Amino acid sequence: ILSWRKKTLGSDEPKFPGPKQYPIVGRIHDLPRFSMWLKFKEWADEHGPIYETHAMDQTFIIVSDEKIAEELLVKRGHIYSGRPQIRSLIKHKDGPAYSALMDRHDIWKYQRKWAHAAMAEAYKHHFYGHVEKEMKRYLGLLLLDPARFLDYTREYCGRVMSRLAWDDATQGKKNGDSADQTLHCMSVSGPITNTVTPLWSIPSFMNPWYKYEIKRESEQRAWWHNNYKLAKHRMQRGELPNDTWAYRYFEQIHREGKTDYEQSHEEEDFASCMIGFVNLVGVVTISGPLKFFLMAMALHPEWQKKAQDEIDRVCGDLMPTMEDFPNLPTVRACLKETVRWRSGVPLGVPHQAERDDEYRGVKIKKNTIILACEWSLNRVPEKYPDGENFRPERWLDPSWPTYQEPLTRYPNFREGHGMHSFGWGRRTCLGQNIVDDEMFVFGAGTLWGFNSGPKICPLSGKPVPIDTQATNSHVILEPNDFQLTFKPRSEERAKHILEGYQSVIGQLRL
Ligand code: HEM
Repeated sequence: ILSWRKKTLGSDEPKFPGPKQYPIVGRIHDLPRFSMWLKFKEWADEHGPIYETHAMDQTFIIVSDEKIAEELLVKRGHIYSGRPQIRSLIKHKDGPAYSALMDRHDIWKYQRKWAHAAMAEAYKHHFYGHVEKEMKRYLGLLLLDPARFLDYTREYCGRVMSRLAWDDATQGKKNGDSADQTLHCMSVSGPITNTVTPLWSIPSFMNPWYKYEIKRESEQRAWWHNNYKLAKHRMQRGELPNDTWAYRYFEQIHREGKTDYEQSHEEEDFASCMIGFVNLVGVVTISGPLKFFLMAMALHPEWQKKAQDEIDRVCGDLMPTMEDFPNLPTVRACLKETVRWRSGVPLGVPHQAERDDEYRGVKIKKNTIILACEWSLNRVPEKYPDGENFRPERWLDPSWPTYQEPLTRYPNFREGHGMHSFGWGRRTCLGQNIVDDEMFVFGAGTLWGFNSGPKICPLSGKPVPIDTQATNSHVILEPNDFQLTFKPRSEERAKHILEGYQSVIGQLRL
């Protein structure tokens, strides 16, 4: 208490504004574990675009202004690009398992550079048509069993990533489940040890959270390693397709002199974690926004209709592909608006100060956590008027501040306004290219094939209500389950969907 008094009351050093702090706990007692971003937005409205708060002995600086975030996290990226310790994960700052959560050291640099190059190469070929093939499968399943649209949506994302990683789309579902468990463990809404951190000090032999995490992580790594070894055996037999990330890695070690691909266990573990993690992070990051997109379309029939008219004009009876991208701005606007309206990463991913610094006359200590709160950034009224509502026209109509020309190019997820959704500076997201392709093909494809709407309750005859803010509150989140109906837009369209499904089914691993 004395040290707290000295630190907070006794000091006359300039400080950022912020909510009143209490001894020891700071402000942890009234920070909700679920939808924490709402509280951060509330405090931003009260204390301004940069404010300070504490939880136990950790200092947080919460930023809700793009310019300030850029000044700190981009221009001073050499200071603010560390990652904080997530209490219930083990040694994630060292690696090699989770590159997004490592500190900035050689392992992180190597993995980031490698993943960036692999992603860029795949993007040049628009992911070799795998996104469209998986979409044809998805539409077929949606036609046959529409009630399971949420499962199929996540599986679509998992299958695309597993195909690209190891040529094994059958791992897609497991990929989604594994990502979900990992995200649970790293979120404030997850194990209580992430908030009541001293509980983590319970000796390991009687610490249930520690035991759980050891088991979860070792199972996940064994699964990644197994997929890696299976891919390697196929490489050795000349059967692994050259459009996989595993192939790219094996070819590289072959060039470096490992002509028979022999590696030590540690070397294999390193590579399998690197490929496994990129593969894993690409599942719920996309499936969350896609589920919200389906929700938004069902709740906004006027936008559903506008986008469908556009698709019919451009694509007729052919399922949309990436070639239609320039001609479908309304579809892209609905997707872009979904990610603004219901962020998949509403708190942003925390950055940590790697050394002491000073900003606007205020001292910022090493290890301070900086959060650029995406939920608040998406509601800055000057940039996003009527921010609480779903308004795709903000990307299509020149009278809105976020409009950009030409519409054959904007809006998209790789450039232009709203790129703060993908983070900052040296830690910026590596997935923007695949997000752009995968979300576009999905959005255009579902609208091309189906009319959707809220489920009608058979007893009351009224739409079953949807809570658009109910989520699992993970760092990267998905909405809680909700119900929709999907009807093929015509018999003819249903026939085309089935034909598309049949045309790819022989080429997919099921
Ligand atoms: C709409 C979908 C997505 C959103 C909104 C998103 C957002 C983010 C954000 C906010 C960060 C943290 C950046 C920072 O710390 O400043 C991040 C990091 C990252 N993202 Fe994404 N992401 C998405 C999809 C993906 C996909 C599909 C992949 C991979 C296939 C991916 C791979 C990564 C990686 C590897 C990092 C860690 C970068 C690092 O720490 O060096 N993301 N993403």
